[in-house]
Amino acid sequence: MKTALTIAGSDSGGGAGIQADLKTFSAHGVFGMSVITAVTAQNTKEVRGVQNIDVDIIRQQIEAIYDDLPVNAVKIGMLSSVEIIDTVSSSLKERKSQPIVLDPVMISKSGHSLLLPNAVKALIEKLVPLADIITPNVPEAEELTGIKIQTEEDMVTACKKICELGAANVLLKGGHLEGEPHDLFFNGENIHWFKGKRVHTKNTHGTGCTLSSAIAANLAKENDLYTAVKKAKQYISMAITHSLDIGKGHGPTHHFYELYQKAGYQQ
Ligand SMILES: Nc1ncnc2c1ncn2[C@@H]1O[C@H](COP(=O)(O)OP(=O)(O)O)[C@@H](O)[C@H]1O
Ligand SMILES: Cc1ncc(COP(=O)(O)O)c(N)n1
Repeated sequence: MKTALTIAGSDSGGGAGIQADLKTFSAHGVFGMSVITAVTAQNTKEVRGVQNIDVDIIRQQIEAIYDDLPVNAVKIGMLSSVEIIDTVSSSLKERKSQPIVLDPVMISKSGHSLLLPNAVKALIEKLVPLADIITPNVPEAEELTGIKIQTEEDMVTACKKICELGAANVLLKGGHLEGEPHDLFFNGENIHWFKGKRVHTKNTHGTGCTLSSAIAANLAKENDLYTAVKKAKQYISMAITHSLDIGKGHGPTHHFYELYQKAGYQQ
């Protein structure tokens, strides 16, 4: 069985973070492992509190996994401080052999900051060069590049700038723009649009986490990067189509394997 590791924050509400990642791995038939970087007290409406995990135990979690278990792909999510970014980057650098998907989580859908403002520079310098692909949403790409993104042309300009920062590949997600949710893939040379159809729902908590961990799961299963993104886009479209109307805020995506089999999702 193939395996994937998520290095991210815990969402007590179960819709985003580590919980969404592990559900996504399972739905892909991939064995999931986790390194928890922060515990959030969170539900579909709000983030009430964040406790960062001590960097020593973050390092120990990574070492405990790599000293014993195979890791076929890694997904990185919420790393909120410079110290945590430094720790994860240096631990992974010693071990890197498998593909890394970086979701540069900055703000929750409910509007809470999940990355300290002074940590953006560390993320660019220490994590972007390690990653095989980075998956920012529009506000995150604006923060990384300083470019205001309002149109698809702006997305192309921002993607190119993110590659200049050292990213090998970029998937700039278009969910935050008006109109259909098209995502732009740029490999440093060519662009490709992964087109979506907007599902009119407020239940989009954890969509970015789900997409990035679906890419990691598909990479763990030895798909090439383009195919892994294509399948992940198919998966997230379905997970939003069947998202759950639970909680009073943004409900979570849906991860049940049988549902996807019925809908014809090709793993
Ligand atoms: N309402 C929607 N209907 C269909 N796909 C969507 C919708 N909202 C977002 N997506 C897709 O979900 C994925 C996550 O996108 P986005 O919401 O932009 O990121 P994030 O969750 O990081 O803010 C992208 O592939 C995006 O195109
Ligand atoms: C622990 C954690 N990681 C990531 C997100 C982002 O997800 P979203 O943008 O859907 O709120 C989150 N809310 N919580």
